[in-house]
Amino acid sequence: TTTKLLPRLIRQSFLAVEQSEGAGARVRRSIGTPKLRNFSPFLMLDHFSVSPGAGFPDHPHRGQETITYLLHGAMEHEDFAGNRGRLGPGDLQFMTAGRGIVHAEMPVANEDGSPNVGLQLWVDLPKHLKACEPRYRDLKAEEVPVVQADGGKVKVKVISGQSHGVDSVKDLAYTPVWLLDVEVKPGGKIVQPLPEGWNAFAYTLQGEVVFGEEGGGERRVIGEFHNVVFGQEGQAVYAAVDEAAEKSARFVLIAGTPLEQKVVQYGPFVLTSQEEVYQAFMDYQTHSNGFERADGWRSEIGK
Ligand SMILES: Nc1ccc(F)c(C(=O)c2c[nH]c3ncc(Cl)cc23)c1F
Ligand SMILES: [Fe+3]
Repeated sequence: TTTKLLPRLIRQSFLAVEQSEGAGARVRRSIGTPKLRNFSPFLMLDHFSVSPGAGFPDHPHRGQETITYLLHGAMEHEDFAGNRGRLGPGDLQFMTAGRGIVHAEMPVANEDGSPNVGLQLWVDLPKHLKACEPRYRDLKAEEVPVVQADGGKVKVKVISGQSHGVDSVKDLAYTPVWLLDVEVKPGGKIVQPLPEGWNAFAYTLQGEVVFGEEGGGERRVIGEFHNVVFGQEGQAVYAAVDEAAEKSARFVLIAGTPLEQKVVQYGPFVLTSQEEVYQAFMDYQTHSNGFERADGWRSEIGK
C-alpha cells in the first residue's frame, strides 16, 4: 500500500493581469504585484509576450537570479561582458546576476510573425551570495528529462527538481528551486511531492486544472493565466483534468526554499537593506563595484 501524501492546500489563486514592461513588451505579472509579495525566495514572475520592434533593451541586475523559459519562439541576450546567446523553444537560461550584470534581452523574428512567449522568474539570492560573480547556466530543451505517468495522460518536463523518480540536471541556480512543466490530458491526474516547508505555486498556461485532493479538502477549478499559491504545510500537490475537458491542461509547478532575510528591492536591484539598494544605484551610475564594464557599453541587439 502506498502511503497517501498529505495535500498542500490552496492559500490563494488569482488571474495574472497583462501590463506593459520594457520597450513595448507585454507581461502577465503574477508575482511581484500587490497580490503576491513576500513570497520568498520568489521576487517576480512574468509571462511575457514580445515581438520584434519591442524587447528588453540594456538594463542592469544585482542581487537576484533570473530564470528565463522560452515557451514559443526565440530570444537573444547579450551582456556587458561579451556573453551573447539565443534561447529557442523549450530552452532555459539561469542567470545569476550576483554583484552586477547589464544586458539586453531581445526577440527574434518568427516566420509566421507570432510573438515570442516565455516565463521569466526572479529568485532572491542568499545574502552571502549577493555580491558573487555573475554566472550563466544554459539548459537546452533536449537536456530536460521528460517523464510520462498515469498511463500517458501526464507528461512532466523535469526542468529542476524531481518528478516520478526522474531527476533534473543539477546545480542550475544557487537558490534551491524546483521547476516542473506539467501537461495533463483529459481524465489525467498527478500527485506531485514537493520539498516540505518550501514555498510553492502553480502558474497555469493552458486549459483548466482542478487543484486539490479528490475526496479530500477543498478543490478549485483554475483557468489559464492564473497563479495558485499553496500553503507551506503538506507533502504533495494534487491536480487533475476533467474527463470531459476539450483539451489538455498545462501548468508550471514551482517551489523554492524561503530565505530568512529582508527583501529591499528597487526595480532590478534586490538587496537586504535600503543602504545597499542606494549603493547599487550609485554603483550603476558610477560604473563601480561590479558595474565597471557598463562604462561606455551598449548592446548590439538592443539598439
Ligand atoms: N523595465 C525593466 C526593468 C528591469 C528589468 F529587468 C526588465 C526586464 O528585462 C524584464 C522584466 N520582465 C521581463 N520578462 C522577460 C524578460 Cl526576457 C525580461 C524582463 C525591465 F523590462
Ligand atoms: Fe534582464
